[in-house]
Amino acid sequence: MDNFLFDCDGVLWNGRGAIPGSVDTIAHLKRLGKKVYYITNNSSSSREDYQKKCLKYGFDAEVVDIVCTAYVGALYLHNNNFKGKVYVVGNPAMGKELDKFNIRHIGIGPDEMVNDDDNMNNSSRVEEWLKTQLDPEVNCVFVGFDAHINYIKILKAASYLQRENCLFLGTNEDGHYPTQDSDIVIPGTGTMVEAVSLPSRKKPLIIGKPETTMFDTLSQANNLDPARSMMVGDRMNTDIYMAKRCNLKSLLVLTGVCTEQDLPLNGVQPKSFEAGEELPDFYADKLGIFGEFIAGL
Ligand SMILES: O=C(O)COP(=O)(O)O
Ligand SMILES: [Mg+2]
Repeated sequence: MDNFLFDCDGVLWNGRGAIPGSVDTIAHLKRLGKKVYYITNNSSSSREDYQKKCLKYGFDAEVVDIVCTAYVGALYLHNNNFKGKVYVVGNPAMGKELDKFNIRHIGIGPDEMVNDDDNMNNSSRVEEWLKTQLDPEVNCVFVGFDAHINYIKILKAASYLQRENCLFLGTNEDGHYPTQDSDIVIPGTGTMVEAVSLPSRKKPLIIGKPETTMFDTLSQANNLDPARSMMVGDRMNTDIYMAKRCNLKSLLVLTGVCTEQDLPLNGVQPKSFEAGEELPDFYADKLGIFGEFIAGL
């Protein structure tokens, strides 16, 4: 293998910092002259912010080695000569990437109903909702991770999507973030995308894994040979599924979303298969143990 593409959340880091063994593994691969790339569905940071995060955790990374959905989504619109205005259900990183391509956008940040209080009955609420002001120029809805997601944002996004030729982009459909040693579930961006898709009755173009766009972006920029490239991920229905679609070798690590119970080992059927899961070529408990093993591939 010449090229190693690393997923980030659940492989290199989690909510508590770098995952033990991951920094050593990347350093080991680099010492051996291997190419290392970072490919994340997480839309809450720009490429530059991810580079800062990598360096802070001890991963040697250049901006050009990183693809993230906020960047690739903006790149997609730029490459398709998008003209118009984007309604973003997302976060400031998506705005930063759109700004780089001079693509106009609205919607980032909190948004509340103008007149809303809990003793309004539903018919008076509907009257208020029907007064919602929409921007006449919007012809694209771009949905990513949005901690301010609420009813009015979903209403506006679904309304814009009724317009003829209004584009619907979603960064990714991951359902939840990896929180292995916690009883808290952190809803993933799939939550926001589905919340808009359902009332709008439209299906989004997904930028992130398992779609091949992010690999294609890296591959074109770095002339990657899929036969000599390996994807390392923690989610079978995104990381591993994309690897299969791109004819990459794949390694699943069990430090994120997937655990051993998700694998059909010793003839035992997995506990819960999420839609679109693909089995990896290899799996490992975590990166650190297999630093030597991976380098030998
Ligand atoms: O943002 C997510 O849900 C997952 O991000 P990842 O692709 O780095 O694992
Ligand atoms: Mg992950």
